[in-house]
Amino acid sequence: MNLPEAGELLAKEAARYTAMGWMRGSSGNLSVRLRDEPLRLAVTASGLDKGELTAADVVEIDSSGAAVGPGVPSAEAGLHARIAAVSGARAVVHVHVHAPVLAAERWPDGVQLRDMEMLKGFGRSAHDDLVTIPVVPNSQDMVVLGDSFEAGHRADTPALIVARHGLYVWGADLTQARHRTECLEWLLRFIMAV
Ligand SMILES: CSCCC(=O)C(=O)COP(=O)(O)O
Ligand SMILES: [Zn+2]
Repeated sequence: MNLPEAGELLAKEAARYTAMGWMRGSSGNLSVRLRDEPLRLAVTASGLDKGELTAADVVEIDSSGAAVGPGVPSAEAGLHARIAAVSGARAVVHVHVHAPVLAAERWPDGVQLRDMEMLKGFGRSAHDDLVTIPVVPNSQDMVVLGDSFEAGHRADTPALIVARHGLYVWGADLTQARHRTECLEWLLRFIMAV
């Protein structure tokens, strides 16, 4: 995939999340992998209304999250790059939804999910697994956040809650990452309600 193609996909996907109320204000950011060696991602540009992005509102970044082309990448580009490098993900989604942040307040050591059909949509079995979604403290330093993510990373759990901030979910492409995000948000809303 080249940068303009990635820009089209990211703008369309960001508009969809915004319509769901998951990218309020200028919150949230998305990335897709452009190249494996060396790692290159296309990430949404920083500070924009994510419901109004155009294909040009993306920035190519390297494995540290630094821009390798024009534009200002998301302030969280470094965490996208770290997640992609460690997990092998080809798409990373970051949304500011309420349920994960509330769940992290209640369970700061990790949010446990089990016996729920929707776990299948998150890539896990419905009844045999105990799934723990890692929670890490927020930081403005993406290396600190990346280290916290990597310390708790499990290949079968493609999500991370950043306390008092938001949710990261990843997958093989933007569609899989969105499906996982939608299912996980549903699960987290459920456990906060029961
Ligand atoms: C009001 S959102 C604060 C920044 C943030 O957490 C976010 O997700 C958006 O940052 P970006 O630099 O990607 O626009
Ligand atoms: Zn954020």
